[in-house]
Amino acid sequence: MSYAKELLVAQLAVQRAARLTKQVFADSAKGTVSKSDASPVTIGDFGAQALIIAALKKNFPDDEIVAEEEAAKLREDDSLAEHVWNLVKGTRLDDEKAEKEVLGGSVQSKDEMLDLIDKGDSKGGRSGRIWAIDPIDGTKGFLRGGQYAVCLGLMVDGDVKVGVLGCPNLPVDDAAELSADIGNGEGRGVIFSAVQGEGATSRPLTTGALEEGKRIGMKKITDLSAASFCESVEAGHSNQGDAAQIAQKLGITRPSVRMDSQAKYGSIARGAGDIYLRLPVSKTYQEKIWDHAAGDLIVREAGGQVTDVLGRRLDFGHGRTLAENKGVIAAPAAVHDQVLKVVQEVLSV
Ligand SMILES: Nc1ncnc2c1ncn2[C@@H]1O[C@H](COP(=O)(O)O)[C@@H](O)[C@H]1OP(=O)(O)O
Ligand SMILES: [Mg+2]
Repeated sequence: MSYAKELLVAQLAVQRAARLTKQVFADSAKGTVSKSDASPVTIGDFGAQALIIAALKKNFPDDEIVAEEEAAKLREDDSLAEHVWNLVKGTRLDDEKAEKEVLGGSVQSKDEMLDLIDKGDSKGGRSGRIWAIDPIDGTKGFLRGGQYAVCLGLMVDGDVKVGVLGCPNLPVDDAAELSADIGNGEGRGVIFSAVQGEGATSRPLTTGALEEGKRIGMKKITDLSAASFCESVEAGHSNQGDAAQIAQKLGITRPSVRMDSQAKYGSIARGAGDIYLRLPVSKTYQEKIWDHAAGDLIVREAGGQVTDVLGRRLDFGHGRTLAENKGVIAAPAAVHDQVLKVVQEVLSV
């Protein structure tokens, strides 16, 4: 089974949505809709979700979609909806042909936009074709002016087949040192992609699918003490104390790099950093499939292994959440077992 069309549509949809998020990012208020929340939302989240779903519905009308946002807030507040609509109708690819022939052109009206946003309400599950969308992953990073990602994955019968991550604030250069710093914005914007069994690639976000991607691979490390870690900026998302103990037991001396969003998966997949740990803080939090689907495939296709802290593969067929998993360990396949063992010692699991 070839997923060439799915990959092309996914890359162009992410490229166009990322373009919308960049406009919001450039604004000093960052389009904030709700700030105090544990899960902040911006107008960019709604706009990017609408644009991605528009492209998917045009090309794959029967596929189901699991997406993070819903339009209820916009339906209650017309000036907010108008604001999002202005962004959505004004965002196109430079390539007119791709915009029209692949993505199916613009959304026709504000009402259509609201309906599209609400088409991301699938319950997920173990059968059929289901897309998972996080329009802005790492919203807290986005609001801080840091890293974020536009994320899209296709699952077929619960297995991730296509994954695309648009990271507007990561360096284009795959060889750049691991850092969450966005500098002055020059040379930034990369899109990572993978198709199951076909490897993982990166290319500049601005050229998207119009340019051949470059193969990426995880760093081949044999000595774990030389490894570098990346983890969440938010202490509430991953236990940084446990991570420090794990690093110490592995003999790692470099400080961990803290970065928001699935940009962490993309970074280690291209060998900028080696290990991504997400260690449960709360006993009750269930990870969401849209926060991991694309990253999981990209890392595995780049030569990595991804499991939870109990060593189980992430189960994307369970529904909208990874209810059957706890935490995430992403590392080069050759050393994953070693890392898992130490994680289990420290967490006593
Ligand atoms: N308690 C939690 N544990 C783990 N992840 C969380 C928790 N609360 C929120 N998140 C999610 O972590 C993701 C960002 O992760 P990272 O720290 O790697 O940037 C967001 O999608 C966020 O969801 P939400 O969008 O609902 O805020
Ligand atoms: Mg997210």
